Amino acid sequence: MRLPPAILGNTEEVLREVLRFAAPADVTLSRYFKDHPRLGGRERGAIAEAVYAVLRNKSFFTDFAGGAKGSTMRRLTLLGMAEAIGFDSLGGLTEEENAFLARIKEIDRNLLSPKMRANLPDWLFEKFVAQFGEEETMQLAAVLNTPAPLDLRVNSLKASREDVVKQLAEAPIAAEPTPYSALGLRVRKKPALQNMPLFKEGAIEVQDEGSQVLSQLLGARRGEMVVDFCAGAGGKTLALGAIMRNTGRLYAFDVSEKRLTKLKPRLARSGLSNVHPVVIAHERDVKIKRLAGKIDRVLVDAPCSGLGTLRRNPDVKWRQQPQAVVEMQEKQASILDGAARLLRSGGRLVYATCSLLNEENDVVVEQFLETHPDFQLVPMSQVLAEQKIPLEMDKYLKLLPHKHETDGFFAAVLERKPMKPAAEQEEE
Ligand SMILES: C[S@@+](CC[C@H](N)C(=O)[O-])C[C@H]1O[C@@H](n2cnc3c(N)ncnc32)[C@H](O)[C@@H]1O
Repeated sequence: MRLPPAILGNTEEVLREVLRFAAPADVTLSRYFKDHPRLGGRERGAIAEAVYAVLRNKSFFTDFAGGAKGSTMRRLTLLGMAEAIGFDSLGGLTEEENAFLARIKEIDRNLLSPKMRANLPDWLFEKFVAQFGEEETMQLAAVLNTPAPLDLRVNSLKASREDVVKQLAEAPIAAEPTPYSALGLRVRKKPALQNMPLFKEGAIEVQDEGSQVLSQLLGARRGEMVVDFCAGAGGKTLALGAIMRNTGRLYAFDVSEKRLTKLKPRLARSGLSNVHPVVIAHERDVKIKRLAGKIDRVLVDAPCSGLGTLRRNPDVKWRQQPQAVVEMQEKQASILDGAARLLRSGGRLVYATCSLLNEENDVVVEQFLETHPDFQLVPMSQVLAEQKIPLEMDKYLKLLPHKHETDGFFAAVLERKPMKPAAEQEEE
């Protein structure tokens, strides 16, 4: 595909803005497109892909774009666009620019240093190497630096996975069943789903397979009282509501009214009427206290560094700082403590993040168990067997992009120990 050379100017303009890292890349891109309504769908797609390519390859590209005569930003733009749409699809370049791209094309990237090839900031590369070892870090980084496929979740209240595959095929959109979520479908291209009847009628939602699995781990049943503590725009709330077959009561808590507002149209499409969105001020809000000890299941999809979602949000690795991870860990512990108070004895909680770092995952859970003797860990192997999810795990769920083709996710299942009968307590 040949694109008008003018879009290189647009790409450079928005790239400069994105690389200031003052806002998430998708927000900056949406704002730019809103301000430039003349750009068509094809151009917007290419600009966005070029910007994301620069974010994914920033270490390597910055090294090669610097030093030479002329603008570094222009050369970064050329590298991003060449990566996104192919070296041969770029028209209107100077001889010097063509020569620059030809030189880059010849580079064998396997010969670069591991850190440069991983395209991660130093602190993160070091953390990953300490946690996974260098060989696995390289496999992980390679996959984190590629775009994610599009995963869909079928709303079982409205359709079966087979129905949806057939209807998508008519579009024609090829979709394959995901291996771990029985309601998931994977689409390799990025079709515009928003206008499809399947989407408008609530039969499908866009959701990474890993997120679908997290919702299933909670084991919510018909008629139960369930809380989605950090519901956000409700991706997992919708999945939980369908698992509960639209019965019982499902509270969707969040501190962000804006995010919960985004849940409303999704709820309307989904056909769910058991969901009750509640804005809370913080994890100790009185609204939560009123429900203490009464809830059967709680999902804590905690705010986190988001480092498991780099395939979709490659800017996160450059925007995130080690100090923020430390602060995040404190917040996570506080939210987990607040949410745990909701559970009745014998009730279960899933603590989950989309982070790959132990500090936000195992460490938070282990500290919680040390300070909450009335809770016990339910091994993930047991939970996966109960939910018939074909994954091999030990204590925790650890989904890894290079192994499971999902975003990076962590989950642990915690149970409030069942209360002993009064007679037994007296004997002790
Ligand atoms: C990982 S996101 C949730 C994503 C959502 N569960 C989904 O599946 O789409 C974390 C959410 O936690 C919310 N949050 C942050 N601090 C919180 C707190 N103290 N109590 C409850 N929610 C909080 C954020 O507003 C954010 O929406």
